[in-house]
Amino acid sequence: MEKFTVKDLNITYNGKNRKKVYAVDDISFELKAGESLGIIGESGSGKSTMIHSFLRLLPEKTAAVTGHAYFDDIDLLNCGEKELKDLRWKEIAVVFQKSMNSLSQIHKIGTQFEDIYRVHYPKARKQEMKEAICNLLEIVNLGPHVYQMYPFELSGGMQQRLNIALSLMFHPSLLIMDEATTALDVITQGQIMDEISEIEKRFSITRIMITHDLSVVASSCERILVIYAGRLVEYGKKEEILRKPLHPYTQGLIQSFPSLYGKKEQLKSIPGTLPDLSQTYQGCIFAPRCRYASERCFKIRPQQYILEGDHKVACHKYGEKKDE
Ligand SMILES: Nc1ncnc2c1ncn2[C@@H]1O[C@H](COP(=O)(O)OP(=O)(O)OP(=O)(O)O)[C@@H](O)[C@H]1O
Repeated sequence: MEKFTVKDLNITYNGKNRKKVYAVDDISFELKAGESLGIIGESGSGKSTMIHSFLRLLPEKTAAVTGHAYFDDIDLLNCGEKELKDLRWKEIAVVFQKSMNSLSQIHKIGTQFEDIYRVHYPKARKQEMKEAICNLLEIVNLGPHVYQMYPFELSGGMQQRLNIALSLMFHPSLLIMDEATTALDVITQGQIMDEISEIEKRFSITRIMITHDLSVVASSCERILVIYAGRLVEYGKKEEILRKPLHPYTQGLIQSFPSLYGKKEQLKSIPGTLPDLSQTYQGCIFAPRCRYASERCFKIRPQQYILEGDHKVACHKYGEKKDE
């Protein structure tokens, strides 16, 4: 894959009482091969909905998806089932926070990994397979003895590491991680992310990850997408966003985490709560919580202003600067 392009993505759920929930509202961004993206935003802002849509994993009856997610020129949202099936796992791999039940409890781990390995390499020799699998186990900090074990003999965190290992088995072009390392201790998480970053460089893997841990984004992602109530508020290079966040929401989000750069400062939370996504809003959806909001912000939805490079921000403040 050379690039992954999300264009005009809109997702609504048909909630209870036939009320529509606007979970993802007009999101577009592009990633080149080998880039890594961290998606951040409060709980309920549409992060999981968005990335699940890329693999068409949303409930068909309740979720309505429009727009495009191009894996090169294949539109994952609109291509045929067969085309999507061919890409899953080998080209696009996904790990969820609770992927713990994906392995059978009654078969040895090594045997299950071998069976999966053979799906794409049917002629692989036993020794070659074992080496490749032990290598994978090592990447996620598990010793070769795990080969002979059953999943139920491992802790939850160790099982999650197996799932991460499985996702890397075929060196996918696109790796999607939804809170995949949240259940792990900080040291293991750090080691695994370091290894993943290494493999990504070697095989030019593009990674999209959701995490609530900004330090993981800071240490392992090149780009950041900030979403609020289903809308893109800011997108750009990690250094730009973490050192000089432009959108008041991004500023608030970063101030609510312990300092990553510079001097230690008191943590601040963002007053107010996420809006009701079953309502439609005329202006900027963040305006009711924004300390800089003016009358215009409540009336007109800000467009996404592109500043330096491809740094995007959806805030009237930056439109005014451009108009000056
Ligand atoms: N199956 C569903 N039916 C109706 N509404 C849903 C459904 N799944 C999610 N939603 C709504 O869509 C919105 C976005 O949810 P989503 O899980 O994508 O957010 P998130 O940012 O991933 O949250 P978290 O960080 O807590 O995982 C929320 O308002 C949620 O209530």
